[in-house]
Amino acid sequence: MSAAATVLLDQTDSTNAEARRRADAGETGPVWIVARRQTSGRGRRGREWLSETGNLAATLLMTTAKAPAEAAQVTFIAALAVADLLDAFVVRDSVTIKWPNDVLIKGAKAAGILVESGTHPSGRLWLAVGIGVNLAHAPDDTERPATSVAAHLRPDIAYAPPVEAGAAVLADAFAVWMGRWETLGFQPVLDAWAARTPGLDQPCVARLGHETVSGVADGVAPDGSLRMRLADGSLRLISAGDVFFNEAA
Ligand SMILES: O=C(O)CCCC[C@@H]1SC[C@@H]2NC(=O)N[C@@H]21
Repeated sequence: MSAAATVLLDQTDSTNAEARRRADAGETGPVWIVARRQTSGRGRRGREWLSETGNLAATLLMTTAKAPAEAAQVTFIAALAVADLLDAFVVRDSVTIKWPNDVLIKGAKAAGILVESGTHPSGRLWLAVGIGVNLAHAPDDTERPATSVAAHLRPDIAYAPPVEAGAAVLADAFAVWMGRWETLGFQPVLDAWAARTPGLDQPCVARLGHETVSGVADGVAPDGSLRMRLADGSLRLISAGDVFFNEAA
């Protein structure tokens, strides 16, 4: 991927929606679209994503010749880049990833990733890699605990980074992981991701929309799907959904 430009908006509905509009209009990227404020931020599975002022809302718009299944691996790049961003500011050894792409500080969600895609006018695939990071604030009305960078700063750091600085650290980290993916392939990326993702051998529950499945995680498949061993001994591959670890149904 060539070096990405950055566009900083004071306000937009959603940086992912802005990326989609730009892709539909023929923009190829790579470009980071960063907003100080989103009025309709979206989360996974149709949920709303509230990003208060001071939090990072950013989307990388890019186009690729890869097939959709392979291109989806970019979520793992995003999770690793976000983990690096958090590592730069928060207390040591507190950042982990939860399958597939939530990034946690001391077990509470501090960042979420929403990758959307479509067909570019050129016929290639466009990707909108949307990343929300609770730099300054965390919502207090979430089903599961949420937290922020500001709540876990390293002792030698006085403030959470402003949006511009957070976006710059994120873009740099993303470029490093992207370079590894492009030159070495997905396996080393997946290995790095797995090393930061506890619970991949623990009891877990997957909420898949139409059904809830419980079992024991059994690592990840080569494409990053979660392998889940069910009570009857069968193996189920989970490629999307909400998964909660260390939990039985
Ligand atoms: O549900 C999740 O965990 C994913 C949240 C993704 C939020 C980010 S904020 C920047 C980008 N724009 C959006 O509307 N959503 C993503």
